[in-house]
Amino acid sequence: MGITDMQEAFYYRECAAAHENSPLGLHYAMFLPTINKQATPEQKKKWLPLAENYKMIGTYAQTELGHGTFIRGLETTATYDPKTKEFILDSPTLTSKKYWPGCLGKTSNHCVVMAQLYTQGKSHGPHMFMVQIRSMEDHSVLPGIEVGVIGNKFGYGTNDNGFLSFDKLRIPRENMLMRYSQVGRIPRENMLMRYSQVSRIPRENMLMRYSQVHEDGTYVKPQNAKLAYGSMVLIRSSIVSDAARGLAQACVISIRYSAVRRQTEAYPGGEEPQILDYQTQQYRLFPLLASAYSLQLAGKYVFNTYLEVNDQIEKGNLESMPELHALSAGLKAFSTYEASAGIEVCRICCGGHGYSQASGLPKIYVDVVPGCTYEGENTVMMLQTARYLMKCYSRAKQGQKLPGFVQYIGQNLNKKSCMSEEVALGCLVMAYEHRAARLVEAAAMRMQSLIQGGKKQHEAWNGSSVQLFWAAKAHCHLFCVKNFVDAIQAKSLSSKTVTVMKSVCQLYGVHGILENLGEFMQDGFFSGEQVGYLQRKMLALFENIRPNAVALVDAFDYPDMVLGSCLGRYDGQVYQALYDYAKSAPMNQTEIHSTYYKHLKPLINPETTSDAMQFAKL
Ligand SMILES: CC/C=C\C/C=C\C/C=C\C/C=C\C/C=C\CCCC(=O)SCCNC(=O)CCNC(=O)[C@H](O)C(C)(C)COP(=O)(O)OP(=O)(O)OC[C@H]1O[C@@H](n2cnc3c(N)ncnc32)[C@H](O)[C@@H]1OP(=O)(O)O
Ligand SMILES: Cc1cc2nc3c(=O)[nH]c(=O)nc-3n(C[C@H](O)[C@H](O)[C@H](O)COP(=O)(O)OP(=O)(O)OC[C@H]3O[C@@H](n4cnc5c(N)ncnc54)[C@H](O)[C@@H]3O)c2cc1C
Repeated sequence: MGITDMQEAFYYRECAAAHENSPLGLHYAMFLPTINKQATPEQKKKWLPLAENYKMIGTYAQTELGHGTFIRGLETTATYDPKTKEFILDSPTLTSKKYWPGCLGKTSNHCVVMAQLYTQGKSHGPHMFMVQIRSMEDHSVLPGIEVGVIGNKFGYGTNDNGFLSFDKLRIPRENMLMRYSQVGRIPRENMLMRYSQVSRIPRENMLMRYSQVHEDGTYVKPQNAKLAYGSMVLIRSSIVSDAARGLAQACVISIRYSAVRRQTEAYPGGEEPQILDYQTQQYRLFPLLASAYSLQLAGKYVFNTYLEVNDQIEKGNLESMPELHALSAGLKAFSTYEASAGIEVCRICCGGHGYSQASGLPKIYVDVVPGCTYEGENTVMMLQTARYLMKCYSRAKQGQKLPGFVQYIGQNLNKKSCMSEEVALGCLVMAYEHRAARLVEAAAMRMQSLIQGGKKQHEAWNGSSVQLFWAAKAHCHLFCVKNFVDAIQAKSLSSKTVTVMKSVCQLYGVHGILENLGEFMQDGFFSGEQVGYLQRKMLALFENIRPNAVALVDAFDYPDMVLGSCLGRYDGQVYQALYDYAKSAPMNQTEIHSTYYKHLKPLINPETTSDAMQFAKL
């Protein structure tokens, strides 16, 4: 393609083969970024040109049969042999076989492998290693390696997710990705090169980060063990926009179709209205349209935050790592939950045609929904965010100032909503802040009471994890609402655009409250009268958005080729497209299907069935 910018290349591929999940997807999304972020300058100089020119095609092999979430529980081992200055990779158990990595079964000839590092008889936890698995001559599997595909999945049919195991495979010491931690002496030129790369960090950081080691395999600790998790943070930060894209495309298809589809006479003898005029259709689709806009803004924010924080990390300043981890983990979970559920509602809103592959919706769904699992199972990710929120809560209670977006934590909860008939954006934000602050405090109180009752820390954690999940979800929801409101209020949009987008933003906030009313009303923050304001405002917003609904989805500007949908075509020629799709079905290429002769004819006309068929019946 010749496109150098990673994101532009991603969008090009999305246009060229939307939701096809390329067999090179992991090469681009994780193999290249891992070399970029986890390899030393020396290693990058050696591997990047090869990988960027497809002379190395790779994937990210971390998950095993027995472990995906708990990285520290991975069983693949990499044991350093100081005599030969090699690592010995081994899959000691059945459950240690790598299982799930995309593009692994048949496509990749290399992979970055996450394995437990052992040196001088001691384990140092999970580290990344570059491993060649197939010959560059004939793609045959190399000795000491077993690799293959894992078989049919729920979707992702074009991706050869695979399994991989090692039988005491030896790789050179230089194949451990050593940007942040090392085994064996660091060549002087690396030190200088790294110094020039991080020349702005104080000398003591250099020593702490790059202290000398002996060739006997003494291990150099990284500044933070979680630096090795960096590639996952990158993808989590990218998945938010990916989920938003899927939901937006589903909204385009279902709302355009709802403007074309007419069904049921509105009154006896009357004409059949567009189904988009049914209030129940608006109730299901318009909040999803609002959510698509909200998640797109959230995706931009979190990816830009990733770029900023990663820039700091590469200069040795790890201060914002915890906040980035909490934000990316929580928003990855929140966005994929919201988008997956929303795409399914869009499909159902299209009736029978929504169930056809011709709608394009099943393909979008099976492309987005695994995002609830991969790159960190959503519940686990939400609990990681909750872990950060608990720390923020205790700091707030000690009177410490909290960073940026978590300043709402620890606020005075003894207040009521300012909500009026107008439903001001500021009152919406206040409601979400109050709900999140209250749920964070409730989870913290729950943990405290369990510990005071004699439970150990891990027992109190598990005994509070439902409330911790609620708190994290409320935190992410607040982020999306506030980020949307800030964008509306900051944007220098034309007055007409602001009016329309303000209604969309208001609907996102109002609908979110009404769909989670218990959490907003549990402490009497809202009165019954104020809930009435919200219900009436929601119905009024449906009417307000209806005239611009098609324009709002057109604004996403997805070409028909990307949508791949007979229902969501820009020209609205749905029925002709469906009929053409049916006619082109492979089974329609012959008038009588070959199975008639073998299975139906003997039933229908046994007397005329040929002797062979009679014989077959015996
Ligand atoms: C430029 C972009 C170009 C292209 C990309 C474009 C689009 C991408 C869009 C879509 C995706 C497309 C293709 C990809 C398709 C599929 C990819 C799927 C690949 C995979 O699935 S790879 C495998 C993913 N696996 C996981 O994510 C495993 C999840 N588990 C974990 O992360 C960890 O086990 C854990 C965090 C759950 C627990 O880790 P731990 O046990 O080591 O830590 P603790 O719980 O004890 O916490 C200790 C401490 O550490 C902090 N912490 C944890 N993780 C991080 C982190 N990543 N960064 C910073 N800090 C971290 C934690 O907060 C704790 O801190 P505390 O202070 O002690 O509280
Ligand atoms: C389409 C697809 C592509 C993938 N691509 C790759 C890839 O390229 N490379 C790769 O390495 N991996 C890949 N994976 C694997 C993926 O990263 C893992 O499946 C994911 O990390 C979840 O881990 P798991 O499967 O072990 O689930 P588990 O962790 O076993 O989750 C099962 C259940 O246990 C719960 N649970 C687990 N731990 C906890 C906890 N501490 N607290 C509360 N509940 C918990 C979870 O919430 C979940 O409900 C892919 C997976 C899929 C589906």
